Amino acid sequence: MDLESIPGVGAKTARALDELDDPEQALENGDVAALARAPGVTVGRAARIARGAIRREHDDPGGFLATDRAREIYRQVLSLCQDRTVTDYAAHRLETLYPSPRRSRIEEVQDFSRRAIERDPHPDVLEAFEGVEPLERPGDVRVRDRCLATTDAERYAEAREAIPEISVEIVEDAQGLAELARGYSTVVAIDESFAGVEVEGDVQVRPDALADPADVVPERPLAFFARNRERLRAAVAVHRAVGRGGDTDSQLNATVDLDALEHGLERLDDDGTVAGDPELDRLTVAVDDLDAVAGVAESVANDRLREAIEERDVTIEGADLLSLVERGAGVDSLLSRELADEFAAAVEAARKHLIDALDLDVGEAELARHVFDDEPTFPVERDENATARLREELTVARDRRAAQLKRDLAADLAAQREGAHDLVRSALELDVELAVARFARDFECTMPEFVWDGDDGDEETGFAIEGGRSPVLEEPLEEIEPVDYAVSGTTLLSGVNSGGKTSTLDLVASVVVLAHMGLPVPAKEVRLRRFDDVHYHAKTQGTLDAGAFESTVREFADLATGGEGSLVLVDELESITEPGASAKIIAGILEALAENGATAVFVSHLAGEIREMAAIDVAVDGIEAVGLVDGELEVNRSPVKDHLARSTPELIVEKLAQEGNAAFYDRLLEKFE
Ligand SMILES: Nc1ncnc2c1ncn2[C@@H]1O[C@H](COP(=O)(O)OP(=O)(O)OP(=O)(O)O)[C@@H](O)[C@H]1O
Repeated sequence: MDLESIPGVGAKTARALDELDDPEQALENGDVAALARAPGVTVGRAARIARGAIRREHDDPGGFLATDRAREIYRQVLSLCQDRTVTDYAAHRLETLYPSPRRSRIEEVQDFSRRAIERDPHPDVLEAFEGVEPLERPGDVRVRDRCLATTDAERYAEAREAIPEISVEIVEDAQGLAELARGYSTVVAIDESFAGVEVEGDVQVRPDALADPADVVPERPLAFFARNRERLRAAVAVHRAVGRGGDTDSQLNATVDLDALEHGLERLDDDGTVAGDPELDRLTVAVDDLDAVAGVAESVANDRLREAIEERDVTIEGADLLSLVERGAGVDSLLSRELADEFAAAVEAARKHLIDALDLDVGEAELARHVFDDEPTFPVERDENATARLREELTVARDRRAAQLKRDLAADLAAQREGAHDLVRSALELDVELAVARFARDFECTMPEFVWDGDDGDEETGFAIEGGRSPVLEEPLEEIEPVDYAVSGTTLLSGVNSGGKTSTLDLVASVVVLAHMGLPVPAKEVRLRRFDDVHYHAKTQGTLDAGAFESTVREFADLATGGEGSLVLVDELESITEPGASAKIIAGILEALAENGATAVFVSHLAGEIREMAAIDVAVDGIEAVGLVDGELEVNRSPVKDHLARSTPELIVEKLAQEGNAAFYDRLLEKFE
């Protein structure tokens, strides 16, 4: 794949992405976490790259969110979904969802959403997500107790390439192998020519070794599982929690044997060694403790002997003493003569202590016996050569056992390796789905119905929302009154102060943006056309200076030329300049947009004036105060079609008229008509 053909990916980023194991796969899966592992690529950038790849696939021109406020609404609704993820992965993955004008993209995400909202976000499953993270590559493995041996320079290069974890040595002949065997616990000879050669030590002739590196270095696959042990366990927990939910639709189809994987992981230590094998533990402890235990065994013998000597009166005839002294014999020979039994018992006790404390088997015990010599000496001391032999025997047995266990475990886990990737990926994807499911539940969403270009009624459809509740309002859901609002073509939206005009625009923008992301929308029912872009202009605070006014008007000039397929939402544009001028400008913009076939809602307090200025028949909807209750406005939040809402001042004057001085207030009221 030509990575540079992705919008926003230049030569430098393409090179960085090329360093990934499988950049195509990462892009295809929208795997932001994997893309962010490319050198110098941040998570935010990775999300943009993934979106770029999607855009390319769907031939999407981009630019759907045409204004700052539209982008703000997108970030807000996206955050509401992201707040409902447990893993960072899922939060980043959601960044690849963006509003697109392309039907193919919308329908693709809609398929995902329909599946997602059927899922049950069970608390057990959510809890199990803690600790699930994308799998990581283990660091470099280096194994020092084994080497490969060959006589051939070409094989040497091949071996270094195939199994970089261990040394490769060049030897001349079998003699060379024997020398290597003294330095390494295992030597693997990879030349055919060594077949049948008998060499002392653990020398294996395996011409096929390079074809199966994991058998020579089981540390390699084990390092992968050890590095990812906790992540895999967490992913297993997610799958089990989903399984317990009993919701068969929610079963995750990962091709992995959970029991086998879990059992394998239990046997693995963080450092890639095999845990929980009593024999390996015994040998490891024996090697580690040999010196200390031999020291204690010496003391055992010497204490006994000292006691025996102290208790004994040794009688020796003068002639014997003389003969001993003349021979230069020491006290040792006295010991052997006078305390032979006690000495034998003391040495036996030392041997027993050594064998028992190190828990040696029969063969090892035989070697251990030589650590304490039968020849009487005092104090009793271990024989260093015999101790070294015992240590070597134990070390070889330990390493062999460890290697065998690693090979067995690596073979057991090998079958789970591919599945392990699936397992984690499907757990992480489930977090993405459940976030969407929870968003849909929390905001009582529904899937919107698109009227596609060419469908019946596409000409006259803008958007029609029933029972919509703006997800960006601060109030808790139950305090938000559902709003019905449908617009096709251009319209003005009038209404009392604080009646909910801005919130209505926010609702329309949120629904349209979510729908074009392919996500469920916060309403009872929504029907809408496919839009090319959303231009949402928020209310400007205060009057704009001449420069800002000029640039705003210029934006509308752009809109007026390219508005077909656009949704234009504008909040109190009149605040940018004096009311008289505003009404004229808004009227002109509305005329142009209507000509272009755009869908537009302009919130304005000058609806009446604008309508008068406009050369066309401009529709006016109104958010109406139903009346004043205890001095407070009671509002019908759903705009009434073709209705210029009375203003708040008018309502207040009406209220005052009922209280007295009717003549004056009626005069004022007449002005409102
Ligand atoms: N559908 C609704 N349900 C409950 N409360 C709402 C709803 N819509 C708006 N409100 C409440 O009314 C307040 C004012 O709404 P909003 O700012 O949208 O009114 P507005 O008509 O644009 O006001 P203004 O004319 O002053 O610009 C909101 O902050 C919110 O508390």
